[in-house]
Amino acid sequence: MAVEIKKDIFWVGVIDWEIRNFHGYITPNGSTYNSYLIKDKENVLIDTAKDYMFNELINGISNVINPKDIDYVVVNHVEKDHSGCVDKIVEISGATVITNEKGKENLSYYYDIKGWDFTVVDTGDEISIGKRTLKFIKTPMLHWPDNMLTYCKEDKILFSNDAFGQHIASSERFDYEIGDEIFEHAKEYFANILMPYKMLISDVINSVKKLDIELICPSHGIIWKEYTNEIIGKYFDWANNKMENKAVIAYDTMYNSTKKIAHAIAEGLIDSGVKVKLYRISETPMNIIMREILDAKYVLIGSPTLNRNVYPEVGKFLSYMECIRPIDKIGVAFGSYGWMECATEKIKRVFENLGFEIVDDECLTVRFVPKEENLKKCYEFGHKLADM
Ligand SMILES: Cc1cc2nc3c(=O)[nH]c(=O)nc-3n(C[C@H](O)[C@H](O)[C@H](O)COP(=O)(O)O)c2cc1C
Repeated sequence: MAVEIKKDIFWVGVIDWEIRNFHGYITPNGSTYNSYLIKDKENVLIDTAKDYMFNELINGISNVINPKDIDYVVVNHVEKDHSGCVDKIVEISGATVITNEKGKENLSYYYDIKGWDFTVVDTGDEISIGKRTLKFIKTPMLHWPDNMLTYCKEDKILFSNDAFGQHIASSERFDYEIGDEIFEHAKEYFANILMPYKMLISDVINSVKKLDIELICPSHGIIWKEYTNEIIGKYFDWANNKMENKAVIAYDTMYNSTKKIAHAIAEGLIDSGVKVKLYRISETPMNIIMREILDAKYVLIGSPTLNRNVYPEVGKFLSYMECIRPIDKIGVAFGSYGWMECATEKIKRVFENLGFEIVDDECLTVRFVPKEENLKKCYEFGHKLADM
């Protein structure tokens, strides 16, 4: 498929309708690997796709030019969802690979790059491709050391690779065709892919704000056209930890005692005006919970004690949250136990590692099944928490 997004500039990406797990990120809506083709004196392909979608990529390119006529292939990021077809493109066309120093180094771990032509670029470098000029901005560790952005000056297009992406497979190519719902997908993507590196994002956003932008073309999901300012603003807010008066309660349970505590605290918070999102961890993709944690003030994690530890699904979630590294949250650990409570200590250790402010209370650990009086105290704790 090829879609002309501006005169002589085409989306030639592929739609992966069926992918459901993207390195642990559950993708019920699938995803796309966006590749863009600029037809000019020199034909430039920007990013490719996963290797198993090579035929679809070649079909898209062939709708515009003969793939042999690609002069440059830009590798904005070496991860295989974008570089998976670079070797075959180089083989067919002999194209010169444009990437940065880290990109070249990392490509050498994936491919035998002997004989490949490279143009290695740094931030601020420009390459003329005929009527157009491409400018490059390195964005190291967003989210790999080799990430960069490519900006087409004349057409005011930012090819942003993973930045501003969303995991959604759709027949639509532009933001306005999907509507506001697209921001939730972008938020989930930010929370799970970029949050660990968010301290680096404000500088990038400031560089992006200096560019005159008509289109932001990410490597996953739809193209930003009508909502470019909004999504840049949201990235700025997310990177700067702008929070809502919101609590995320994520728990698991064997016999529903921890569930009762979770629901009692939730009611106390709700009655005090706090927005609550409550999830049973084993029933919810971790990426959804992280999406909500991104802009939440409170994070409450509940687990029964099982063999002197947390419930396994809770352990898995804690490990995930620890590496995604949300910051500046108020953390609450709770759970039911039988004879020696251990789960909440484990949860609090993770909160400590993340620098959360921990709020503790006797009511948060209940021996076996909570009684009415226990649940009343948990409800009141929700009120107290909301006043903090
Ligand atoms: C396999 C198993 C192991 C357990 N290990 C512990 C333990 O090490 N320490 C403890 O205090 N309680 C332990 N318990 C008791 C549970 O923590 C207790 O039943 C609790 O109320 C379960 O909460 P839930 O209803 O939210 O699952 C264990 C229970 C089971 C079934």
